Amino acid sequence: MKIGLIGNPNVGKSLIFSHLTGIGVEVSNYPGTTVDILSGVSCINRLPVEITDLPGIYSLDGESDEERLVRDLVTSRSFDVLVMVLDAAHLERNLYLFLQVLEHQVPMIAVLNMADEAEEQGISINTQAFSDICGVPVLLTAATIGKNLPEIIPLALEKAAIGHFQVSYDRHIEAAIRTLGRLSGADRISVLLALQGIGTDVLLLEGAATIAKEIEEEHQMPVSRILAGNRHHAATELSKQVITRAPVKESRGPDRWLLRPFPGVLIMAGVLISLLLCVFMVGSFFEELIVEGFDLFIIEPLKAAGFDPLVYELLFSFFIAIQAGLGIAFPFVFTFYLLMSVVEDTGYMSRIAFLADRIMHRFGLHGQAIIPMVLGLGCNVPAVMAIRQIGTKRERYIAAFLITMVPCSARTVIIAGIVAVFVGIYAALSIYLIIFVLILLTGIFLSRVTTGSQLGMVLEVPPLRIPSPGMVLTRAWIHIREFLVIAMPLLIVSSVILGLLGFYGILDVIELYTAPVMEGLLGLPTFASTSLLFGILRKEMAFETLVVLAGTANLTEVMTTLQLYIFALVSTLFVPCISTIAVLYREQGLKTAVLISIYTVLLGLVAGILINYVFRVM
Ligand SMILES: Nc1nc2c(ncn2[C@@H]2O[C@H](COP(=O)(O)OP(=O)(O)OP(=O)(O)O)[C@@H](O)[C@H]2O)c(=O)[nH]1
Ligand SMILES: [Mg+2]
Repeated sequence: MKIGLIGNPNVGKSLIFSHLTGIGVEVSNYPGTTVDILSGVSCINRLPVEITDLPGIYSLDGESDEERLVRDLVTSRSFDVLVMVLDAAHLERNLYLFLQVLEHQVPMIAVLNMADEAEEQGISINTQAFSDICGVPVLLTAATIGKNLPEIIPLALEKAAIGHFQVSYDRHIEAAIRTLGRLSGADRISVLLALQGIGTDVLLLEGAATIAKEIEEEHQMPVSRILAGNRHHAATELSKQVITRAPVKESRGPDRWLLRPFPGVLIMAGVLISLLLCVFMVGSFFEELIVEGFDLFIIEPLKAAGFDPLVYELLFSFFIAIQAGLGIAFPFVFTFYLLMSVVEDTGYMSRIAFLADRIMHRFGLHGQAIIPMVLGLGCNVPAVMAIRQIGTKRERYIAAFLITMVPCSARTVIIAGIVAVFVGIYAALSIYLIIFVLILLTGIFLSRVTTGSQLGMVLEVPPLRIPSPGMVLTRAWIHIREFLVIAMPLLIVSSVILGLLGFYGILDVIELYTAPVMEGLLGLPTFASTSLLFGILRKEMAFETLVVLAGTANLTEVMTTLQLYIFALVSTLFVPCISTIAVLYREQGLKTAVLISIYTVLLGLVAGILINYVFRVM
């Protein structure tokens, strides 16, 4: 038995999915969180039911990758039952997709989620009338408080039905459906898709193309626009029959301030800077505590114990990796994700995207890349994956460049751990400023030199919500767990390898060859080149291995503050990490991945050399 969770973006599908399957997935308060398909099995009356969380889409006949993917799954009858999740607080907007799903004639139920928000906004929905009109069972839920969730699967298994409501299209379209249906035996939905050039039946497609051309000449607009208009009309009519709205108080609350350029941009800058300061301060407090404890109880006794040199090297590499990971990176990673998770859950992230969009436009940049870029602050990997949602190839290309420059949490660890701790908080903020300016310049440059079309953007701003502690912790935990189970073991292994390479003198060779650039141009100690290389594995490892190579967590013993600053700047800009390169390759192709890697290496080196030159000379 297979069930698919389908619906618009940001309606709560993933949250419902994790409730039903017990699988922790990313749930956040902005559209486009889910880009990959995830399935889980839940047992109902000892019967295994496979549930699939689909990416949110606005339409079933669009051309974005998500839309195509979901459409293919639906038309190929991959699911026995569709559970369509709708946002009860914005039902009319969601009915468009609902009517399309109905047309596919798959057994389904409608889950009207966010009942709590609808109620708060004085919206009440007559579920009985809704169900009677459409012919499918309707259930009202509120996923955040668990309301009615246990009823979803039983309802889907026992009562799912093929709806009987039909959008009545323009008479030319209805005539085409009849004619083509008669000639080819195709059903209503196949004809509708064929009229838009979608499908596999060549004969039907040919016939449909001829008729579509006539219709388009008659109406002076593409068939898809005619269909969309008819569906919107039907959605509005349907919503009038099932929704009653209590008179609302006209006040959009804090959004009056948050979404205006003034004072919105100031508030945004304030929020982002306080976020960073908080990460710097809380992180370095714990960092100091853990690092000192480690030095006192493990590193010092180890140095004093008098082991055989090779054994000592191995033990030392092992423990210093743990110190670097748990002591240095972890406090920052933890604080960062916790705070970020709070900001996300309130819905403020989307407001940042909205504002940034307006600023970007002024610079001739396009705003569609904004959501992925904001996501990139956490990790570039999902951000690059989210590029898929962007409309045109040109925009995707530009976004790929810009996203890989966005300082992710790992780079924040480097900036916080090296610059904020040893150089100063303002110096740390200045690195963000430099990166920000470089991103803007790169964006302006790319938007001038790349050709191709630019799409308009519809940015949905979800409602502000009080973050729920459970959700914030779960999401932060998903990222932190990833750090502990993937990054830590990697760090320990790399550290031991480094120790051995150092012990047998191999590092000296690498450092010998990179010395002219490292020492000569960047003014850095030669061992920094090894750290930069390890930083490609995971960004924060640049910092952690620096500690390993320096042999102490107190980096000022071996480097000057200028060197630390340059190192942090170069390693943040220098090449995306290997995982980001891998998804860039998967999503954008080899050429773009290579180009971005080379570009960022050059950018990092040039920026570092400039800073070195300017400060040495002055
Ligand atoms: N108030 C309220 N918020 C909800 C409810 N269900 C989900 N949310 C919130 O809505 C936001 C979106 O939830 P997701 O589960 O990520 O939505 P999705 O449909 O998977 O979104 P995409 O992956 O972008 O398609 C999150 O902030 C949830 O906490 C609900 O019933 N009531
Ligand atoms: Mg989702």
